[in-house]
Amino acid sequence: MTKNNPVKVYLVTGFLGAGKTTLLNSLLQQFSTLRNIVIENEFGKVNIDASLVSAQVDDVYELTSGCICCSLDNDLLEVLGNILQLEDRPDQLFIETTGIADPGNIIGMFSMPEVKAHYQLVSTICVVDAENVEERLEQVTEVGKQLSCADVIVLNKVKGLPVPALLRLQQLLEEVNPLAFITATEDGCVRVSDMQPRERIGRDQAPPVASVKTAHKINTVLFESPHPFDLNMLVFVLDLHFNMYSEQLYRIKGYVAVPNDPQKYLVQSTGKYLHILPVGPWGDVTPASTLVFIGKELKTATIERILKPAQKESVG
Ligand SMILES: Nc1nc2c(ncn2[C@@H]2O[C@H](COP(=O)(O)OP(=O)(O)OP(=O)(O)O)[C@@H](O)[C@H]2O)c(=O)[nH]1
Repeated sequence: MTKNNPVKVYLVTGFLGAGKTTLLNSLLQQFSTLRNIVIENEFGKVNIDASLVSAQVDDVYELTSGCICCSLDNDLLEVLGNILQLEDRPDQLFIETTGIADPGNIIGMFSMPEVKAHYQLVSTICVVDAENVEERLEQVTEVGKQLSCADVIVLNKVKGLPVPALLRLQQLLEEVNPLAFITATEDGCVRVSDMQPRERIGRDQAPPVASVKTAHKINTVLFESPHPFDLNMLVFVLDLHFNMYSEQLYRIKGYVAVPNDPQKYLVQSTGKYLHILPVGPWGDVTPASTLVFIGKELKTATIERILKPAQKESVG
């Protein structure tokens, strides 16, 4: 690839044994004409997964010193820097996290200007095991975070699952993350075209479920308002509350209007990093701010209270 093109990044998350490496191999086979690099993060000194990654990959970097969502700023940044020094830069980078990683920090890192200049995070894919996802969601906080942060959820190991059970699981996953595209599969066999994020916020799309509570305490709150936002204040209140309630608030995504500005601003947060970017004019649509919050036992009234200081009276 040319030195100027950003490297496309796919982040593969999911609980232990869900089928991350299996899915990765399926994707790598489909991308065999491109130059692909894999970063495998695994606990322990010996990285078993690295040896299981398909031969179709150009290089595998192994990170075994800990979970990159925790030691991230050092280890992962160093590897990302090393990749840029390669004579033949890759077209694509696949990162497989450990089964208990909280992907929010890793996703946020790709919005840092120095990283974003060279890497484009295309999609965050969360693989779940149909046999135990419900239990894991109940028992392991990180599974809820992995699902909440995903652009695509792959419900793996569905062979033999009765159709009603499959439909129920799909509905459960949709309730946990109404922003994600969900696909069911066996042996991680997915189509590359299904691994791209889809726009699911907006009036022409199916709206996210408003304040739905699953049996697993993770819920979605949909905030809609005709009023625009003061961006500085919005950054302040969201940063403050994400820091204060990091164990409860997993993800924010949506669009806001700004007074006297024809641009639509995309708001995204998956943990440590919040980013707000202009993404073009509203066009014919009347500006209206729409934000989706995913987390544990979120309350609509609390979200409204948090956002109130950042709201302006009317669209300028
Ligand atoms: N029956 C069945 N087994 C599968 C499927 N997908 C993966 N497996 C098996 O499940 C086990 C775990 O798969 P991996 O792809 O290694 O899962 P992983 O998420 O990378 O695992 P960790 O790296 O340990 O977290 C392996 O034995 C796979 O062969 C599937 O769809 N059906």
